[in-house]
Amino acid sequence: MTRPSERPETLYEAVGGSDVLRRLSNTFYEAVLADPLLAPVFAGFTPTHIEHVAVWLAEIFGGPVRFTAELGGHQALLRAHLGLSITEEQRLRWMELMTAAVEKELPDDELLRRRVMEYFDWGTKIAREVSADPAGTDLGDPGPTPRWGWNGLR
Ligand code: HEM
Repeated sequence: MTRPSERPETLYEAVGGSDVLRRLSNTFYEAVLADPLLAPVFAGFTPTHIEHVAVWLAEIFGGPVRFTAELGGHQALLRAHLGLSITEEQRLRWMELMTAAVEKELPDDELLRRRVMEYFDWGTKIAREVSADPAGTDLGDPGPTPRWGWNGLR
């Protein structure tokens, strides 16, 4: 399947670019920090987190490759989750809060929202898997930052 007609080539363009991803990240973490199940996981939260997640999402969705160029790339992203021992209950709450943030901040395009949520489902499963290993675990070379498009993982 190719890109659906009358839509931009990348999900990055379709969501409306970096400003929209920053708003998405901001809305999401406001909810996370107010959530009794997730707030303790994010005890070490700093405001830069919001920007870093927006930069990661921009790259994943086919926008600027700044996370790789400036923030340590795929390996740094995985390493950030080591030792967190994320439970399935926490992962599902994360998804629930992200669904609400997507509904608030992203364009009203059902296919776009579905593709974005499919990425989050995939990504949170990996985050959970990695989080079972202790901090400092050598992850080897995870390869380049993945890309997620209209057909899922590219
Ligand atoms: C697709 C899913 C996910 C993405 C894209 C993502 C993205 C990120 C990024 C970019 C960072 C680094 C932030 C920075 O440099 O400040 C990070 C750190 C972190 N993530 Fe995630 N994450 C995901 C899933 C999860 C889940 C499911 C949880 C827990 C329920 C989680 C908990 C954390 C925590 C606690 C940190 C901070 C670790 C530290 O203290 O440095 N993440 N995440």
